Amino acid sequence: MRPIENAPPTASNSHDPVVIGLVSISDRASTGIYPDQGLPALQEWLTRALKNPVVFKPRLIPDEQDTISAVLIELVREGCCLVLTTGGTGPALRDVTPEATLAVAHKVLPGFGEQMRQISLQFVPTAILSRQVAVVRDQCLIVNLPGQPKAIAQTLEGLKDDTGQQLRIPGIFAAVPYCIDLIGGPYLETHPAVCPAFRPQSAQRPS
Ligand SMILES: Nc1ncnc2c1ncn2[C@@H]1O[C@H](COP(=O)(O)OP(=O)(O)OP(=O)(O)O)[C@@H](O)[C@H]1O
Ligand SMILES: Nc1nc2c(c(=O)[nH]1)N[C@H]1C(S)=C(S)[C@@H](COP(=O)(O)O)O[C@H]1N2
Repeated sequence: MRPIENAPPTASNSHDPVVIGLVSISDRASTGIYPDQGLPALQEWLTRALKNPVVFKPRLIPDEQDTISAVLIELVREGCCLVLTTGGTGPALRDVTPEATLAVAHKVLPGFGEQMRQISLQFVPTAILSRQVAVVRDQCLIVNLPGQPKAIAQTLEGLKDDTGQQLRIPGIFAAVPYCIDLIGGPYLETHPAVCPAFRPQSAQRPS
């Protein structure tokens, strides 16, 4: 998958441009045993959720700790304010995404993993096996998501009823724009029907 500039016709100059890294970590998808569904699912959800024009930097790599850390460092150097990974967060011997992420962390944000597990437990009891972490490196937020492609939207968006109404637990993405404000990144704006962004009043830009 090549980097794709996503500037939908509705995105105006008033929205900050953003660069987002997408990392799909899968032994089998990276060697062609099955087609990768992680990168398309990440890109599709972010395109639906964000009003900003986005340049995506996609990477498909195997479950190798040093490779994962090196790719994360490279994406931060290339100016990403956000990097989302998918895959390799379980307890299997080859699952090392959290270790690779923590190895490049300047700060750890435990709330993201806690909330992801709360959300995922509403879908599958095995969510207790997930070890996702979120960290800050320089001016970039890095968040691990589960490997199941359908779990990407579930964790980012949270629980909704059949009419699309948000239920008890908001998705983790609700906290991402304000986190990126706090680390000095661009001002992310979301479509509220997909995922409202939570910011204190004092941090909100006049529309
Ligand atoms: N990139 C992907 N594309 C499509 N399906 C995936 C992908 N990653 C994971 N899955 C699916 O989600 C399941 C759980 O993901 P997990 O990250 O634990 O993968 P895995 O079992 O370690 O295998 P692999 O690393 O070879 O994808 C996988 O068994 C597979 O069915
Ligand atoms: N929303 C959601 N979260 C989920 C799952 C899922 O199917 N849906 N699978 C769980 C399972 S079975 C595992 S082992 C962990 C880690 O998955 P990973 O190794 O694919 O990252 O995520 C969990 N989180």
